[in-house]
Amino acid sequence: QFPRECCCPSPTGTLDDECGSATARGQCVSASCRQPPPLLPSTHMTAGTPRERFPLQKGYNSGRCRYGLTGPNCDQRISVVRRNVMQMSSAEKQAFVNSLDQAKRTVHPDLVICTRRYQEVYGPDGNTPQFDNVTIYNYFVWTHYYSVSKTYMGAGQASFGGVDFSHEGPGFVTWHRFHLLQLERDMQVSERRGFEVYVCVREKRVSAFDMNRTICNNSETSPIRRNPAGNVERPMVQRLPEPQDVVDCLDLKTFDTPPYYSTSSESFRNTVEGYSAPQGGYDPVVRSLHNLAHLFLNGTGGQTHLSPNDPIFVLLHTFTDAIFDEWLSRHAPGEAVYPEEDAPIGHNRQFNMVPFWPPVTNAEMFVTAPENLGYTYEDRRRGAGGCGGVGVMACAMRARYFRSAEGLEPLLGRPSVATQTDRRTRASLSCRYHVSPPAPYSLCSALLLTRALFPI
Ligand SMILES: O=C(O)c1cc2cc(O)c(O)cc2[nH]1
Repeated sequence: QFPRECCCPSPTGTLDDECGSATARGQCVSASCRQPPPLLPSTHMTAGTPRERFPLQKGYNSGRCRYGLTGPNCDQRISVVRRNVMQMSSAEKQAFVNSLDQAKRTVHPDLVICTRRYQEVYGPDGNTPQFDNVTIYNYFVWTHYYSVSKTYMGAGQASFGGVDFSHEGPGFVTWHRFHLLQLERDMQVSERRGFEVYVCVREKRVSAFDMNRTICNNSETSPIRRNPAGNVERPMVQRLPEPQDVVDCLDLKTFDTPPYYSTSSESFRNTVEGYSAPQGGYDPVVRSLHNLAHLFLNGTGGQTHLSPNDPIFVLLHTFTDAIFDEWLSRHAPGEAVYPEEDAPIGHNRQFNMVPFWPPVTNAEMFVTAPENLGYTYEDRRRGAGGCGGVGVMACAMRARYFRSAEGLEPLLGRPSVATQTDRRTRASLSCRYHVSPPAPYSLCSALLLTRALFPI
């Protein structure tokens, strides 16, 4: 993704103040805002799509404060509460659903996405940047897609698929933490400032976003699919995690263990991600916690390149982030050490996450949220205990999320008659659970509310 303006914008919206240079807040790092910056020489990571260190080439948008801070000088602390949806009124839940819907229809104010590979990004004449608008929610989808997809290494070369930049490594929790923060902030900003809304997306608001194309063409026609508990070929993913699994994973003392991958054992990260048993032992056939919830959905939400299209993703990952934050508060400082360079590229402490703007490292997100990132979870704020020490939020989740399929109606919506019939009678259940009008996003209305209720 690239800033809509080729350099960074003015925080005050005035001319001659790019990056807030008038107040010494920042400055452009590219030679000129009007000229495309030179392409980097092709190296193993910069060929094709610029990945790992990509954001540094383009500069830093200092128009926004760091997370957790606000004000003209970015020196006022924010205190945002992520609500427990189970404790919200119908009107509050509807407000959340409406906000997501708005994000699905609102053009991203600051960013555009690149529609061509790196070498072709300035178009056939070298002067026509190949960028497209994207809506706020579709940008959220796109960044996840981009982070899991292979890196194009240049014409005639095999693409590099050895690393998933947001999964199967220490960066799993930190990457998704930033991913959510970014969506929240984009939603807050757009609500305050009011941006252009795409009518064509309004008509197709719950369909899946095809990352290759613009939002207003035929690509956004496929529906979101769910078939919860319906994968009969894989009985292990026909259930959801148990509340005790959350309790167990929080007991793991070490954040991550070599080889810092999906094969790590006794690793909190690999356990909450769901490649280990909840007690920490790696077993190749096991799927637990986060992974199990994805796979349980058995549809759009179960495929890494598509999953954020299903808005339930926001809720699942908010809960995962809450577990991560609980772990940090219990184990840091001490056991909580973010891996250095021995972790895979994109997952270690030094390098920027892929593919974010502005550049941010995983280590920057490896901090307790209330003190450093300006948000907390409703139940933690109240100091409520219970649920094996996981907190009230997890209590609510265990009632509604880590439970049997029968208890999931508020989370998953009411299955269609066809789905219920098919579940009893047929082995093949795919493509059955459509999120379709007239209730866009309503299927997620009964889980954890992620949208912050405070302005930035
Ligand atoms: O197979 C898994 O363990 C698995 C599937 C899946 C889908 C998804 O969207 C994720 O974010 C993770 C994930 N893991």
